[in-house]
Amino acid sequence: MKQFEANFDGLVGPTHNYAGLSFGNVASLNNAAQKSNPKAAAKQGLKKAKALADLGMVQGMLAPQERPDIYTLRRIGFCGSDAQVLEQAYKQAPALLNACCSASSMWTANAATISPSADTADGKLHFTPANLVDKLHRSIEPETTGNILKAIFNNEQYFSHHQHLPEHASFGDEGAANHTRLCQAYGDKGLELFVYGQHATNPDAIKPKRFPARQTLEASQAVARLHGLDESTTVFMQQNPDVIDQGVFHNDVISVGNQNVLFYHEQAFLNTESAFDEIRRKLDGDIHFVKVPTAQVGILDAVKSYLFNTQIITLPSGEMAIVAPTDCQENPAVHAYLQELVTLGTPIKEVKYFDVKQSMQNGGGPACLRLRVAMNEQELAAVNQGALLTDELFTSLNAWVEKHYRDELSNADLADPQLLIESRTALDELTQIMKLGSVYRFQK
Ligand SMILES: N=C(N)NCCC[C@H](NC(=O)CCC(=O)O)C(=O)O
Repeated sequence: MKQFEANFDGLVGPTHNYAGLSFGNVASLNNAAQKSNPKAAAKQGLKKAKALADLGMVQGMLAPQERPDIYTLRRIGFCGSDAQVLEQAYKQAPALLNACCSASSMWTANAATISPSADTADGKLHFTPANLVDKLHRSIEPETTGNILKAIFNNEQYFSHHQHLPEHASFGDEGAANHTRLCQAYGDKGLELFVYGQHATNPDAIKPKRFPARQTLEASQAVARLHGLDESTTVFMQQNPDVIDQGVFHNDVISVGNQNVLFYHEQAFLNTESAFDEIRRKLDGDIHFVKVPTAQVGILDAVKSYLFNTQIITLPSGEMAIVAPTDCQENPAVHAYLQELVTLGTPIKEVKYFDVKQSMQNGGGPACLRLRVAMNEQELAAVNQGALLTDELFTSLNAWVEKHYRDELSNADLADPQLLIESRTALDELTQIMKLGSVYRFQK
């Protein structure tokens, strides 16, 4: 049976804006209060997704969330009509309004952790939405994320959906951004590598001093238990706290894997050698650890360019390509490294650049924008086909963006009641285009 890895990209929502909401994420803080362009952001994302589909990759889309989140604003005491709720929040607590307007669900690497059927005890594909408790604006995503995933992977014979982990800092979970699956062929039993930032229950354990470690070991272990993963093919590894303190807020900002390749920065992890030995022991067959030395690319350049927030994909020819943001081309050290990388004799033979600057300005590169789902043919056939990116869906989604999205959004615009109406109208139409049914609260 044919096996492959599909990418489900997050469609950028109509309220995409820069609000400086993510302490520890340098781009988010540096671009706070810039004007955004939601229309350009959505089109950039769609263009990248379509290019991968055109390369022969299986490509899906995940719908954005309903924002402004009027329900959360009401839950924290704002009342009256929807317009009054927005106005009061804007006047009394603008930071809370910003949190309830973020289009952050576009970064679907944080939507969930996924274990393919070859790895799990019951032979089903498992999904656990990430609780994203470290950031207020992201902590309001998991319920709708779960609804969207259930609407797309809607077949109990193949797919098992779990509730997100308890909403407490002990279980801080950032989904696939802190999880990599290594394997030989996609359909083989793989090794699931969880990279955490701190131990929640051991106050003496080493952790970052300046910025938060969003993922805990306890959360990673809980996800591994829920998914029925085998201890003999699971590895937990700690991220280097010093790099978290330099802006590496997720592991996918400093390493990325695909099949039997782990591309990583020299300073990415703690106790690298012992963890790599464990990986060698637990993964059948060869493994290529492709190390980027600090002497060639420093941490600041890696964070600025998002060299590691790239997607490594296996093309239908069997060769691997690296999908990088154009920011990597613009950074001399990183560009020089990438030119050399394809000559080093690793499985990575090609670099493809994409402009995703609207997302990059909030700290989201190509890899943040996608959720990977390794599947076989039968499982793919069981997926809601309305979510798969065909030529037709691409055309419809571009026309939908053109019709509903603004080309400029400032912080003050977030209180505009018309933006709420526009967003709901757009999302209602989107659920029809993608055949999702009623996944949003305003539709219930
Ligand atoms: N690395 C991965 N997988 N994802 C990137 C997520 C970026 C996101 N930025 C934001 O949420 C910024 C929102 C703002 O400031 O307006 C975050 O920090 O959670």
